[in-house]
Amino acid sequence: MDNLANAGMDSMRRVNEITGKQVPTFSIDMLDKDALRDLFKKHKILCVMHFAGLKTVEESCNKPLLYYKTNIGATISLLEVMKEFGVYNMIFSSSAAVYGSPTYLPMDEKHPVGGCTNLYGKTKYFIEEIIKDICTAENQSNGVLLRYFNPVGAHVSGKLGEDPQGVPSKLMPYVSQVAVRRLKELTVYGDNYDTPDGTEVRDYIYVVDLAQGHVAALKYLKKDCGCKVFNLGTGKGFSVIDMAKAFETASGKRVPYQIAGRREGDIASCYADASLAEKELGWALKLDLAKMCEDLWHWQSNNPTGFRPDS
Ligand SMILES: CC(=O)N[C@H]1[C@@H](OP(=O)(O)OP(=O)(O)OC[C@H]2O[C@@H](n3ccc(=O)[nH]c3=O)[C@H](O)[C@@H]2O)O[C@H](CO)[C@H](O)[C@@H]1O
Repeated sequence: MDNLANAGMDSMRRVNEITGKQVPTFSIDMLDKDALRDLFKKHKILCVMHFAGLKTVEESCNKPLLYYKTNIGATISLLEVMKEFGVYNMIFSSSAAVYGSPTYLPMDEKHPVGGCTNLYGKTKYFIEEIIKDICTAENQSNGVLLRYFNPVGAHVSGKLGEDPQGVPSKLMPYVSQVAVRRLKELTVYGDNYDTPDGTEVRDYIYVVDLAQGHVAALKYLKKDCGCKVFNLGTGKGFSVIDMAKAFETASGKRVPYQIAGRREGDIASCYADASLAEKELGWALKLDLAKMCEDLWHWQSNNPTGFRPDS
């Protein structure tokens, strides 16, 4: 939990720097209920936005106990403490991974869930079920479950971006590190899928649009909504090669790649029908693929070695 807490602390410090505001920031182990209680005692909390969790697909399959304990154990502690303090509203960062292999595309919220292809996705699915059950059993409880597709990009200031520890497992941090010459070339996991160019297709959503989805969800929660689920995606699918090319255009740098075998647990295509969020949350996408690549490059070129100058 240390790394997780520190990463969160670093991010919040940077948010405070950029915005000039002072969002109170605490390092807290979510399994430590006394630390959580202190936080709830100190502040009048009306709603919890729950982002905390481990999120590497491959690691999740190798370390099931760590993922169950961190993601699910911490959520249960948090929900228990919320209840003790009479806090009944939660916005949860869930994932398209709860859908598993699509039976139809684009996927709307009615698409079957639970057939997850990896353990990370399973933890998100189980947490969704826990929150749904609480909302069913307790009238005053409300939950908004936001199923993220693939968040990409960085803050427009170039000061806040994704800085994975070690070699990135996610596509776009990897691509941007190749462009900045920190990594040699991209490995594309498979080019023989049933997709237009044979490489996998995903729905990449600009991280600032994603953040706005949470603001919209917060306003929506005031309406005593019970438990509601929304996809946050763009409805458009882009392949791995599309993304590498779009990043080359935005950065003016080459992104060389080699084709390798398929990655375990991956699926060919995944993209959202996000019309429900538009209709009910009043949420609208503002930024496109070119802009997400531009802002990611702005951050990566300003921070070629991330936030750790000696790494
Ligand atoms: C299907 C699924 O579980 N999706 C979840 C997973 O996204 P993904 O596994 O879709 O995200 P990713 O960034 O790891 O991969 C995106 C695409 O790039 C490909 N790729 C990635 C890295 C690389 O070095 N080379 C390469 O070719 C990969 O095969 C995939 O087609 O995790 C995310 C967490 O942030 C979200 O929760 C997604 O919902």
